[in-house]
Amino acid sequence: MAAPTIKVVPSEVEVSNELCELVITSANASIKERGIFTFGVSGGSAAKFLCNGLPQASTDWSKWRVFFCDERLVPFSDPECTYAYYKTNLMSKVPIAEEHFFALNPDLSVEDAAVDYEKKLRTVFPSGVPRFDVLSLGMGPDGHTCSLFPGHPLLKETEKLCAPISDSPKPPPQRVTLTFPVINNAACCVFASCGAGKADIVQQVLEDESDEPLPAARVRPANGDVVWILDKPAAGKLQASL
Ligand SMILES: O=C1O[C@H](COP(=O)(O)O)[C@@H](O)[C@H](O)[C@H]1O
Repeated sequence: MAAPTIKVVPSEVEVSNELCELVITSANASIKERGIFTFGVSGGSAAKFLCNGLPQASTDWSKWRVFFCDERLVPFSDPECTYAYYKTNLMSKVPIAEEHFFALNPDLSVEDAAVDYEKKLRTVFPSGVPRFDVLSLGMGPDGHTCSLFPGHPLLKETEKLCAPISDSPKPPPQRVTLTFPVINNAACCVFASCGAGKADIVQQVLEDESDEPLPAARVRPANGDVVWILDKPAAGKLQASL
């Protein structure tokens, strides 16, 4: 298991540029090698970073298959809906087919929505544990990633590929998330974090060797890479950046 690669760049714009460049380079390499690019996207600031740069990508969008690392179980019309954000800020700007951007069904119960989403995953990854080419991850100020929160029993999930959560400490409470077996089977997990408000948690995740690691610190693909793209304020408390 390789140690995380940490890239520190001056500003948020450059974080977005680095992230998009990594994704596009990986997409075009995967498409060349295997004719498909499998990609997991997150909400929050990561969505903003991706939507700033991806619309300009030179790539074969028909080969992209995009899933959510996590999604909130809210109607498409709700401002908290991550799918709606991507629809407005990415899908409307690039020629990606709607059926290749896999939305959560908000009309189901959270348990059924997770089962349904796992079936959608199986249309692209028919067997075994899915191996995504890239998962674009965010990290909250408590160290959560996807909808995997500190101390939550879902950190120990080993059977499900997608799990429901109905007691998310960050609203909205109902969500569906990829689980660690899937996350840690990816070829590349890339975090992008900005701002001084993330400096403490970035330091904890990257430099603390706790017996009970925070969720973001548990992202360590067995046969893949972890990349952290940080702006200077977010990296401000890392020993390595001093
Ligand atoms: O609720 C969520 O939060 C995390 C972190 O968001 P950020 O805005 O602090 O970067 C995000 O990665 C996740 O997808 C989302 O559902």
